[in-house]
Amino acid sequence: MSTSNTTELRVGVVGAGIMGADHVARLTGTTTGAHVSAIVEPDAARAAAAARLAPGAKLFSRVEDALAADAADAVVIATPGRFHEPVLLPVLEAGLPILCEKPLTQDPESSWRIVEAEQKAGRKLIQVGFMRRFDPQYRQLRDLIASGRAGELLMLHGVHRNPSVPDGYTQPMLINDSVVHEFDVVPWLAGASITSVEVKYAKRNALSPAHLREPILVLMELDNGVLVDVEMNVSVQFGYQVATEAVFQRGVARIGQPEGLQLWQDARFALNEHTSYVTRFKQAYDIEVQDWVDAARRGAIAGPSAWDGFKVAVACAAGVKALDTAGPVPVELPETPEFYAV
Ligand SMILES: NC(=O)C1=CN([C@@H]2O[C@H](COP(=O)(O)OP(=O)(O)OC[C@H]3O[C@@H](n4cnc5c(N)ncnc54)[C@H](O)[C@@H]3O)[C@@H](O)[C@H]2O)C=CC1
Ligand SMILES: O=C1[C@@H](O)[C@H](O)[C@@H](O)[C@H](O)[C@H]1O
Repeated sequence: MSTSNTTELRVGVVGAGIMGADHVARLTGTTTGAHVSAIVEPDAARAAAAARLAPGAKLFSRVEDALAADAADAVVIATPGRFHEPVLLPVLEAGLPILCEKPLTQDPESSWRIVEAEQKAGRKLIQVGFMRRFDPQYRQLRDLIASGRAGELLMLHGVHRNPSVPDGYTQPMLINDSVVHEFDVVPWLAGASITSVEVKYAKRNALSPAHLREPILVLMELDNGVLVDVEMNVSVQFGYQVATEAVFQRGVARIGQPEGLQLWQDARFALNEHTSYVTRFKQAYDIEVQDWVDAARRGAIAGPSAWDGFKVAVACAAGVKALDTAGPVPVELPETPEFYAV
């Protein structure tokens, strides 16, 4: 890495689709202490569009070529999940800090290979893009839970609603692509581990793509006795909603409620609703990327680690099994390696 505290971090962004292009714009326009020096994107039109957002960035179609050209000090990975492992491995080998969009990888076996490779590299280089941990409302709720001000946490009720999903979104993706966020943020909020996952099917939404059976209700048991339910619903049409209600001994707290402009007009009262994660979690992504840049410049990470990513991959495997199983599926984790214990 050729950066010091006074020089900017040169960031290579791998994958310039929805999230990659959004991160390129953020790193160029919002983040301080960093700039986009390289864009790795095999699709020429997407590469050119991203390059217009980051003048001066060099274009590559393979991550190996960007590494060989020493075009970056740190890397953001925003390829589809199935390409995370083949991109992570050479970047780890080059010893560069990484912000890897969720999931770390798509199954526990490949996530385990990544944690092994990171331990071989000798220091924590990977931060996984579970951005909810950076959302101010989630942080407030976590502080409230930890403070005990409303008494002990008893239950969490979550909703995770998408207006629709793209072609190619499959039944296991309800878990691997969407509930994956809850598998990270719930243990982080509650200070506890998931011990089992169960899936219940609601009445099917006739507006869902023909191959999907949803909405589903995902039930999680935590090792501190807290029970969690999440409505995962990807065909709601009207907007994007991610909300949680926390039930305590002496109170109830809610995050993720509609906010912003209130409008009374034509005998109606209205509040705008989000239609995409890009706006709902904009502030979270901004903070996530800034914290990652700041940490990378000091040789550290500032958020969910590769081990967190591995734990989520184990929960996802249980969740996918639960899609076809009656009753709870256990989530069994190996002991945390010393390397990740602190
Ligand atoms: N944190 C969050 O809220 C969200 C995270 N994501 C995650 O972000 C990642 C990207 O998702 P999207 O932007 O929706 O995907 P996308 O399909 O819009 O873009 C992915 C891009 O990666 C490129 N690509 C594929 N293989 C590549 C390789 N080997 N090297 C370089 N580029 C490659 C593709 O050509 C494409 O342009 C995924 O891991 C996804 O799960 C997606 C949506 C929201
Ligand atoms: O990560 C995300 C998408 O990939 C996923 O498809 C959505 O369900 C999530 O809400 C979003 O945050």
